[in-house]
Amino acid sequence: MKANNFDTICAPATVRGESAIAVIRISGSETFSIVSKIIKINKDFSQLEHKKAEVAYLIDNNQTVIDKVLLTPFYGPNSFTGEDLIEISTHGSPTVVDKTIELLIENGCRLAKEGEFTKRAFIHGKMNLVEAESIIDVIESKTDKILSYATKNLMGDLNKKLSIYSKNLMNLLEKLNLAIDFDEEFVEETNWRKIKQSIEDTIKKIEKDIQNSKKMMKEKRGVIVLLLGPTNSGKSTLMNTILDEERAIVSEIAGTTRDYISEELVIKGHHVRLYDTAGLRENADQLEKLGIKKTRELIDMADIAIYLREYNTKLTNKKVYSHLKNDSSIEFLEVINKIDLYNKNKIQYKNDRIYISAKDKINIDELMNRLLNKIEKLTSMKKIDTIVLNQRQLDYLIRLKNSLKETVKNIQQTPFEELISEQIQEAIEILEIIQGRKITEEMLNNIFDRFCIGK
Ligand SMILES: Nc1nc2c(c(=O)[nH]1)N(C=O)[C@@H](CNc1ccc(C(=O)N[C@@H](CCC(=O)O)C(=O)O)cc1)CN2
Ligand SMILES: Nc1nc2c(ncn2[C@@H]2O[C@H](COP(=O)(O)OP(=O)(O)OP(=O)(O)O)[C@@H](O)[C@H]2O)c(=O)[nH]1
Ligand SMILES: [Mg+2]
Repeated sequence: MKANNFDTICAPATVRGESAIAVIRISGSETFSIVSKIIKINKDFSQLEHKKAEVAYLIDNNQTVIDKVLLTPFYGPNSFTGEDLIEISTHGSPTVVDKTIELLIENGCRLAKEGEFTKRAFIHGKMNLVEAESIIDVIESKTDKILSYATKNLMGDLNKKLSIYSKNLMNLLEKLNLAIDFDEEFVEETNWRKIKQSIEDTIKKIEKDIQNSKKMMKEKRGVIVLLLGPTNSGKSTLMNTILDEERAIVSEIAGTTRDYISEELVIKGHHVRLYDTAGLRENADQLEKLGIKKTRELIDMADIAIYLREYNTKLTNKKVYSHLKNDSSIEFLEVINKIDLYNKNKIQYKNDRIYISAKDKINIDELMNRLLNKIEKLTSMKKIDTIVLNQRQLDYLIRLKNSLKETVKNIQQTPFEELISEQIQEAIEILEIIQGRKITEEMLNNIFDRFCIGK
């Protein structure tokens, strides 16, 4: 690691805007000397107590007071980053915060990069990588459920789980290496059946982890729900009804929605991204065609499709309709709209369809219940478990599963101690990458780039 990677850094820790207070953090070896230049305090600056907040005055280069602040010193290694660190709580004024950052930089600080405080905490051994990554998940959690899983990981549960997998594999490795190192006379013959069984047990657990993780990643990103169907069927009206606000433009002109719009909402504790799309029709103009092309792209990433059409109309765009109905990766809801225009008793109801009026808000509760059932089907887990919550960890978990499956195959076909030992070693290394014990600078940067500045 180059020395300049440990410059003294500063950044606002709170969001920009008028508020009661704002917190600025400074971390690195020069923290105390830099902060002493912009602070007036009734005490000996070098004698400040660890973690004891003190009232102080922020001053500029002309000794003019900028703000009355609270200052909390942390002496390394007993700080969040493991370095000397000071937190300055100013009044929540963007002007004061900007001025303070400016002064800190003039006196030798550098503005922190994304996630740099947490990255330093990791590098200095204050937390492991899985814990560091879970901090992003805590910050970004949109629902209670995601927050509870993220917090579990922050508290170290995921790391414990991964360590158990690691330990099991290491036990096997030890046995195999004994057989390799000593003559057959001294050690028992390798019990391949037992080794295979043990790996298969681990694979089963990892497969469950992957399945659960995929569900929760859906929830984290927001379950993608599309409103699809022919032009003028009332998709934008339904979008507004669900959101309970006039978000999308509605008109009697077919082809009103050109580009899709999306909104995030929480439905009974589930994070959902709802998309209103350009209506599908054949004789669309140039601009509308672009919108329809985008609609098709959305279909590729959709979790749930609500196909909306008017009652008493023929099914158009049959291709899209049957694709949605038959694609097993998309949950499908067929909804018939504008029933307010018809006599209730004369409507011929079909079981697999939901009959609504988006405009007069008829049967919207039923639609929402059916939607909720679909969402729960996609995201529910049998029991509360510890799960991987980000794509990087999930990718490696899938690699781990594949690698172990390969090992099982080899045990069946070519059970040689050397070969199997090497493969188990490989699996252990994958776990080490997940846990950040074996990781390159570039991988680290990719991880911490996802943080915000000041975290
Ligand atoms: N004001 C403030 N609030 C915060 C944070 C922070 O950095 N500052 N945190 C930031 O994410 C979270 C809390 N996590 C923290 C974790 C460790 C330490 C810390 O200073 N640990 C030292 C000191 C221990 C001691 O002396 O008692 C250590 O572990 O050595 C601080 C906050 C959320 N709230
Ligand atoms: N009577 C009645 N009219 C409705 C209902 N829902 C929508 N409409 C009307 O149907 C017309 C089209 O509605 P939109 O919501 O713009 O339809 P859309 O599916 O978004 O249309 P495009 O964006 O062009 O694809 C408007 O005049 C709406 O007021 C309904 O439940 N009943
Ligand atoms: Mg529309």
